[in-house]
Amino acid sequence: MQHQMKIYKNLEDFIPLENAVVTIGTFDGVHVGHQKILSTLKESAKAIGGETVLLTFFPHPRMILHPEDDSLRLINDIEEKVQQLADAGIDHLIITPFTRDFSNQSPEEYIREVLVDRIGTKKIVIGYDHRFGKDRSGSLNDLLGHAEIYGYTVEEIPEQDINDVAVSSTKIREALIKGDINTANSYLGYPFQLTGMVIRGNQLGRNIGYPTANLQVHESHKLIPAYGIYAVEAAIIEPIKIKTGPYSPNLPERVLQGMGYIGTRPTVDGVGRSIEIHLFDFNEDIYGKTLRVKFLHFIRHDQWFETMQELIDQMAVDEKKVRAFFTH
Ligand SMILES: Cc1cc2nc3c(=O)[nH]c(=O)nc-3n(C[C@H](O)[C@H](O)[C@H](O)COP(=O)(O)O)c2cc1C
Ligand SMILES: Nc1ncnc2c1ncn2[C@@H]1O[C@H](COP(=O)(O)OP(=O)(O)O)[C@@H](O)[C@H]1O
Repeated sequence: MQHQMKIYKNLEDFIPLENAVVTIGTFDGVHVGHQKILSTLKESAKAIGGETVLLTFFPHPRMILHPEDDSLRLINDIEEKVQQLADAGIDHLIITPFTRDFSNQSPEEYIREVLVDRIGTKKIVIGYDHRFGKDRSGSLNDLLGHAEIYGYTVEEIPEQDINDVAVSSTKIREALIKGDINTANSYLGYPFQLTGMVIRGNQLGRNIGYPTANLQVHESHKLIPAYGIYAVEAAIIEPIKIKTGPYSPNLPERVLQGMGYIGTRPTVDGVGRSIEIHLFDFNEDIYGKTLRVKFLHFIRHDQWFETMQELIDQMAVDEKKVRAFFTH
């Protein structure tokens, strides 16, 4: 039988396990560095016949603790993250709202009430620099200090692995900002994605022979790659409802190829940012649908053209390049 992950929208929804092997974190991107940690977690669980639990927070703690700071940019949204954690083979995913109350627990309260009583932690797999509890005052030492009385063990993730995670996250962000999709994707271990709803534009696309689905990205704090044209794969998906219960990934029936545009449309008006997808060999009304777009290859930067005709000619060149990318 295929592995199935269970989701808990709240800590209160969780029924303590006999043998929980737990890690905690944001895991933004669920990239190769995270994936390595997750495989350690799985091995640990296997060794003691336990089940893996990942405790994560949504919205991101920084948004609650520093609402004035709007600079946070996420590599994946919560729906994408859920899918990737399911793919990574996690048994139980707890997505708990990071409220002020939650963040005000003392380290000891958090260990006792959350990790031990609520989750049933027998083993905790955690980075040397992990902080928790009020004012981030709890550390690995607190976890170690309470291990015996509460009957769990602690496995420290090597510093090198924690550094690899940080390096990968930084490299992914830098690469995406430059439009270097190949580098970003190799650190991610899967193609970077944007998920959003198809909204109406000014209906110009169809008249120039290139209808484009305009994407309103679900996550307002999502990191958007460099302006430019990309080879993409897109799928129409059912918007995922994150709710307590078994997670069933929605596997799209059709994967469509196409070209993605991110830019200000300098040739048209040059104001605001548009994310548009022209799908090849496709002609359906998909307004209001949810599109998941995978970015595979960078083609060129956004450009201003003197006339609309020059832009159309360039789009034909782009199409040739993108189609060639898919056939080679
Ligand atoms: C492959 C592709 C490349 C594009 N390149 C440019 C560009 O270099 N400069 C620009 O101003 N707009 C560019 N656009 C955006 C078009 O201006 C836009 O798709 C067109 O105005 C239709 O907009 P609409 O879907 O809102 O009707 C590009 C769009 C696509 C799909
Ligand atoms: N090949 C295609 N690629 C993208 N969208 C298409 C395609 N064929 C039809 N459509 C539909 O047409 C819309 C885009 O047409 P367009 O004239 O560019 O209008 P808008 O400015 O509202 O995006 C899409 O949102 C979608 O519903």
